[in-house]
Amino acid sequence: MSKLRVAVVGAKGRIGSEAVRAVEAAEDMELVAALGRGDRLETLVEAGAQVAVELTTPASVMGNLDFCVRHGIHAVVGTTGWTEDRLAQLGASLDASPETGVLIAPNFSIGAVLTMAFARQAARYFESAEVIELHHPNKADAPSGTATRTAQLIAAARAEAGLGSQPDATVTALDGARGADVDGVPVHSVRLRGLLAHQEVLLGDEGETLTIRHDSLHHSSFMPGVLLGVRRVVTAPGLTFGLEHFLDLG
Ligand SMILES: NC(=O)C1=CN([C@@H]2O[C@H](COP(=O)(O)OP(=O)(O)OC[C@H]3O[C@@H](n4cnc5c(N)ncnc54)[C@H](O)[C@@H]3O)[C@@H](O)[C@H]2O)C=CC1
Ligand SMILES: O=C(O)C1=N[C@H](C(=O)O)C[C@H](O)C1
Repeated sequence: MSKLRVAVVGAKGRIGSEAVRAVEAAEDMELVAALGRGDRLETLVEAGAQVAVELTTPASVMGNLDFCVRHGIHAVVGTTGWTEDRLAQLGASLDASPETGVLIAPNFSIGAVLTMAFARQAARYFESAEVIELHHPNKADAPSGTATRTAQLIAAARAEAGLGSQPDATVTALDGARGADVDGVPVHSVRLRGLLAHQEVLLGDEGETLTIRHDSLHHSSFMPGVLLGVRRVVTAPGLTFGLEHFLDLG
């Protein structure tokens, strides 16, 4: 069986360098290119890459994906910064290249994907819901892509269940004290030396609370998801948002 020809873009970064090692170690894959900042994207075509793993920055990701999609190279994307506008722009380029697949995974770790699924499931039963994400201090953006997605899923589940706005009588607060508002769900961001990537979803109702917590302790936690994404994206044309679509979550 021929091996999947895989490139990593952002290959010198924290997660990119881990992805390079994971692809090199995968028996069914061949690492054909490892691009850093300033490297020519044409290398992807010259190397015959079938799938590009995109792990760069919100400022770089759109240009890199535009190139991949125009050249029929499937992409597995972990980079954050996804807005409705950006998704629409990517959707338009995919319409012009209908056989190409792009997976955007706000989080590649199975525990984080399950946290999102559990939070979505639980949200309808609780009056209150808040998200706390905690990351290493070198992280460029806040809130994390995972926390934003989690809050959006909670908000959608609350709306579907007919829940209104959350109880909150606080009238005086220092700017930022109640976190960022993501579709009505407060999201709080902590940046702390010693941490990697962590999240708590707090749910509360009369007389009880439920806390769902996930901890990524090493970048290796993201690698099974990256490799699964690479294997699956080649047979999934169009845009897939969230690794859960490639997992049988029951
Ligand atoms: N979805 C997931 O499970 C995960 C997503 N991430 C996300 O991945 C992204 C990268 O995170 P880190 O590795 O921690 O950041 P990092 O700053 O360590 O790495 C980013 C790398 O991309 C390079 N880069 C920037 N523009 C480039 C371009 N145009 N072409 C090639 N390389 C380019 C930078 O020079 C740097 O080496 C962030 O958006 C982060 O939030 C990080 C971990 C897990
Ligand atoms: O920058 C990181 O480190 C991470 N970024 C992703 C995010 O913003 O959700 C995924 C994970 O939390 C690690």
